[in-house]
Amino acid sequence: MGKWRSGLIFHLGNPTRLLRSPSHLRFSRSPPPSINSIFSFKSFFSSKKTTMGERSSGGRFPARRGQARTGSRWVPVGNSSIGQENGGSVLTGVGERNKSPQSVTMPQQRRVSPERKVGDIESVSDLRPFNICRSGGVGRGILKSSLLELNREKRKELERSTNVPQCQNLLSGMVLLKKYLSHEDQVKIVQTCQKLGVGVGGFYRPSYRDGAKLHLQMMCLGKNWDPEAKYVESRPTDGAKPPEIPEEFRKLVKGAIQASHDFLLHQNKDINELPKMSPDICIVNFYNENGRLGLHQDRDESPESLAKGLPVVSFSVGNSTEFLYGLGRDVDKADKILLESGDVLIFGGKSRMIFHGVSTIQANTAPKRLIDETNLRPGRLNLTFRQH
Ligand SMILES: O=C(O)CCC(=O)C(=O)O
Ligand SMILES: [Fe+2]
Repeated sequence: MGKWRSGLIFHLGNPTRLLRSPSHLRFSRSPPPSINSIFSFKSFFSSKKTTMGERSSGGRFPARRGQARTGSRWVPVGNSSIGQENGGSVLTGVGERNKSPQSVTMPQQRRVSPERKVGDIESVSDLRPFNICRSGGVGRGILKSSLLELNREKRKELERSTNVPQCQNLLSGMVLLKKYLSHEDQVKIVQTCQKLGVGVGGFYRPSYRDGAKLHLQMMCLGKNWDPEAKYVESRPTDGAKPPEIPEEFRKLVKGAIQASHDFLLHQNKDINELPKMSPDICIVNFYNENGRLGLHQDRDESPESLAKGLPVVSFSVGNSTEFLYGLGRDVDKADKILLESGDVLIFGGKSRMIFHGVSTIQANTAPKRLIDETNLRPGRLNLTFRQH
């Protein structure tokens, strides 16, 4: 670890978590915003000392101003200050998961107990549908690529597949499957996420906020995750149970684990380095082109799941990203790989607690055909599957 791996290799991509520690700030291309500007929306968690070691929830559930979602409709709620800036907040976001235990005293905020009632939405900071496709979303605005473009894309895909390794065993228990997801799989993933987010209810979560701009949307499938409650059965924002993980997604996860085992066997490695798992949680993140996620560990799953090293399986779709991973939080010592659309990264076994993060999203790198067929907005979609 600690050294860059050479260029052409793989890519993985992922969501962006909070940028609070100096190492997180190092990801920024422009000067990072102050904590107040990052978290200037009203959070539904209390102030109190928030440890960097938590994924804090502060902007995880941004609400439409003055509106809340009940059932399938957005309705006005009494407290018009929802979503407005209050000069400070919680912070955090995925990137903030499990940071070091330094404490930061956050400005006074209102806490909402985990027992809050359905519809108790005035406590939510900002809540919007998860919307990753350009106007029209699923089923509209599909453009047909010209034959010439399709051939060019196919040629590029072929070049990539002959030039780069298809699989890589990065560390014990950590495998990268290059281009594992087919074009059709990726289209399905985008369309399904869009449908679930808009139709069933997803949430816009700023884990990183640059002035008024939000760079990360998130929704959960299976169970809801938030930094304080960790995993819960229903969304605190509207009391609804998150949608189940679609069967097609589960099949893709199963296939990816099997492909990793086949690869390990082929390399004369022990497949027990990478245990099997059956996902009951999926965190779906969409990074826009300014999105990033600080180095963190995923450790909110059950102690049994972590002890067994049940893997996190991560799908990347859309723009490529520079993905960092390492044994600690030090960005300078982290290894770096490129995650491209269709790549699957798996980390379990001895690598289950690896620190990882997303430093940059590379603009205009998503396959054109995917954008044409899905209307995916510029950015990167990442799905991480876990077993609680
Ligand atoms: O976007 C990615 O590749 C990583 C996402 C991630 O680490 C997470 O959701 O915990
Ligand atoms: Fe993570």
